[in-house]
Amino acid sequence: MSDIIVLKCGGSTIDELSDQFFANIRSLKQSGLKPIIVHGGGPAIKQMLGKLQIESEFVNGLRKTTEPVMDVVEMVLTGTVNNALIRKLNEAGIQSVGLSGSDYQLLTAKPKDFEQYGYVGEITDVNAEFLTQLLENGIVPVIAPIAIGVDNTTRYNINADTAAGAIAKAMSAKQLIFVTDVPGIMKKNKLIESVTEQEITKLISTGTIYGGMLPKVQAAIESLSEDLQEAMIVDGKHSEITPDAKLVGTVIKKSVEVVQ
Ligand SMILES: Nc1ncnc2c1ncn2[C@@H]1O[C@H](COP(=O)(O)OP(=O)(O)O)[C@@H](O)[C@H]1O
Ligand SMILES: CC(=O)N[C@@H](CCC(=O)OP(=O)(O)O)C(=O)O
Repeated sequence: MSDIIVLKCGGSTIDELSDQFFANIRSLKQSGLKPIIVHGGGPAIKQMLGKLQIESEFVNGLRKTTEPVMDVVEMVLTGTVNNALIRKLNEAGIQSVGLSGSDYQLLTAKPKDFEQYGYVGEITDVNAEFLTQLLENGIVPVIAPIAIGVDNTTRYNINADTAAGAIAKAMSAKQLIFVTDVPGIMKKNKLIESVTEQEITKLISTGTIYGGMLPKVQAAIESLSEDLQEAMIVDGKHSEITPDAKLVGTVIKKSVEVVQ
């Protein structure tokens, strides 16, 4: 089993992550784990689009991405958000490198459905070899969820949860943690501590899971494999992601198949 742990830091919580959060990443590294950070930045994108008076809308939880929206998404994610995270990691003494998924064909994508979503991509490939090289050199990759088309020119906007799930799968990670602004999946104000794919389908159909939680659970389910038996959703402000911590949040597991 690999020592790779993928942490997805949601834009909802990035600005509020404590110094302790970054110190904890250092202790993950010191314990021999190899963290990869994938970040979002939805609120920062929204703010910049507002300033520039560029319209955008969400379709099924994904930002419909026109060319001007793509310019802003790329600028905010690879510029503002990625650099801010790298500075925090550097301050905590963690060697890290900020990357756009379009660097070195880290994430390759094709259009999801151009008519419906514009430049929203569906990941077709992850450059696992390049990420492995970074990890082997003790470097923490910090990845903005932008992908490049096979034409090496077209940029795609990828939901950060989806990107984190695809990276965790391609790297055979042993842990995938979505760090967000809620304690996990909530139902009637109570935390659901553990959930299976089957139960998730139900929670979506009853409207308990909606909006920004949708890509998280979908990415979690798609990433589960022999290597990655479960994914976790935790609150960024109150979670201590340390090597031996028993995390509080929602664990997402594969449905157990009942043999008749
Ligand atoms: N059942 C649920 N439990 C908790 N949060 C939910 C649920 N369904 C939808 N959400 C929404 O999902 C949000 C988290 O997703 P999002 O805002 O995209 O965060 P991030 O930027 O961390 O990806 C929560 O703030 C909440 O509004
Ligand atoms: C296609 C799509 O929706 N892309 C997202 C990318 C950022 C993201 O996912 O940020 P959070 O993790 O903070 O939600 C967007 O444009 O907002």
